[in-house]
Amino acid sequence: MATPHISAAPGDFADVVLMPGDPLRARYISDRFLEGAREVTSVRNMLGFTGTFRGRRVSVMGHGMGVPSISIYATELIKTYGVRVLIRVGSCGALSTDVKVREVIVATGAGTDSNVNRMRLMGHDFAAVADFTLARRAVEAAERRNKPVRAGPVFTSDLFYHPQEQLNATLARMGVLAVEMEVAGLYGVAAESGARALGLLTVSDHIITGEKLTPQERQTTFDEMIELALDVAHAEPTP
Ligand SMILES: O=P(O)(O)O[C@H]1O[C@H](CO)[C@@H](O)[C@H]1O
Ligand SMILES: O=c1cc[nH]c(=O)[nH]1
Repeated sequence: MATPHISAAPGDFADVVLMPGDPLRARYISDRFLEGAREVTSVRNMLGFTGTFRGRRVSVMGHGMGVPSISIYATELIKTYGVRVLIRVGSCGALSTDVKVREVIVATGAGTDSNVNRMRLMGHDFAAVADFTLARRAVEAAERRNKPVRAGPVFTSDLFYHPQEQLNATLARMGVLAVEMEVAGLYGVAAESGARALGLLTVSDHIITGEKLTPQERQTTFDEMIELALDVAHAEPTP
């Protein structure tokens, strides 16, 4: 029952999957945070693993870069492997001077220049929002850890190198916290498939100030976001 892009066997994936863009990050998360994990797919080197976290079965799989890539993997995970909860764990660029590098953002909603959600909704705008229970759980878990997160809207762009020079300033003025490349697509796939999704993002760089995390800071902050995502996964009732 493999799909064109995933070679796992039936039952290989847990009902909850953490998804970083980079498949090597998926391996890192599996090695560092999961117990008894094994690789379940490696088509195109888009690695996926399943193990347990504090006794709860959890999977982690890379999703690549951009809306088309995450849309393929999320759709196949949901429709073929019965995945019910997808948590993107990615990086983003901050748009406002209020938002600092190292912060973790709970993406409560995502605007986009991608057309995919309009394709799903007869040309109309779709409210690409996080699953409320997952988002609230993430905020509460962060508060319990005494590492508060920022919750709010992000912008999902098809272009990393964007030609519209006014776009970032306009987004910032409208309260959009950061730019990245997948969340709006993930929320659209989840909505059309009856699954639930959440985007957690570490601010890796600042679009306005040019500040960037050092590799060491990137690792530390990334680990904090993963621990948060695993708290959210762990609290999900098992099917
Ligand atoms: O770090 P990840 O999760 O890949 O996320 C961000 O990094 C990539 C661009 O460098 C895009 O995928 C963007 O969304
Ligand atoms: O998509 C992304 C990710 C990180 N930083 C950016 O500027 N864009």
